[in-house]
Amino acid sequence: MTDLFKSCHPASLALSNISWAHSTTQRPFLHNLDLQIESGEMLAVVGPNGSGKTSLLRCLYRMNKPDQGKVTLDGQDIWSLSAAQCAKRIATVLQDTGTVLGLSVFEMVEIGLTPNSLSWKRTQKDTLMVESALLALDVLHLSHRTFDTLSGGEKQRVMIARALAQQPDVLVLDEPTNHLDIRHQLEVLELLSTLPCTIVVSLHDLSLAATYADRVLIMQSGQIVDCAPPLEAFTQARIRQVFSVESVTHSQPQSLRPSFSFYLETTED
Ligand SMILES: Nc1ncnc2c1ncn2[C@@H]1O[C@H](COP(=O)(O)OP(=O)(O)OP(=O)(O)O)[C@@H](O)[C@H]1O
Repeated sequence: MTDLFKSCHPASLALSNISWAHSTTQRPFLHNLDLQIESGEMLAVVGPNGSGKTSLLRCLYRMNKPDQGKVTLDGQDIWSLSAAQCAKRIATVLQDTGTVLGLSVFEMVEIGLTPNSLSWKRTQKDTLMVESALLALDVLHLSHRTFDTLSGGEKQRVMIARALAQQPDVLVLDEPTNHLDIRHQLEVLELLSTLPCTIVVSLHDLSLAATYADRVLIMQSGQIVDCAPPLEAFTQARIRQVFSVESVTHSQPQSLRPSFSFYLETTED
């Protein structure tokens, strides 16, 4: 794993007063957002459905162009970089992989090398990089399978392997634990938390966010309502305000990080 990431240089990201509107509407959905993400930090983005997690992530990896304000990577405006320059430094794992027409798992991950090193001829180093990434995600045994024939969880792990093979300075993942069984959810987040790059990951599971993230960013209606270490951010009052549920906080025996169970408030007749 150390070898796999030896060419990473964790980068900082910042949003300065950004606003962004959907192309179909005039009104900004993300409104005057400010955020500083430190290099090497693992930031979890949480919030209810439709709160703007994906919209925010898309601003970070140069997909949504802000109508106002700036997104900077190590101080440089990402819109002053070309898409290819950006792809060399920021890797993404997105929600929809689509169909990829006959590529093998190995070939899918090999695509991750493209921004950096893959030339017309595969080198031994390229092969090693792809195999290390596949091994790290526990999918090396699927190398020769056709990607389209994999299960949802297997596909997801292959897409994460592809992003690792890219050796990014920043890794942005949109709900990467979807489709994964419990053990693989934990393994993937454990792995992400050890990577020598900056990680921004959206998650629906608040306990996973609290266990692995350095800070959690809580979104509601296109606004950042808090961005703080998990114990500070996940108060019962905040969870009630943002998610409209009651919660009980437990302390995990090993990490002493919080984990949660939830219930709906019952109303008396
Ligand atoms: N083209 C569009 N025009 C208008 N509204 C849109 C458009 N695309 C998305 N939206 C709305 O923007 C809001 C934010 O969407 P976004 O995908 O960022 O939320 P999210 O927090 O990632 O949601 P989820 O948890 O469901 O994945 C949603 O209410 C969505 O319906």
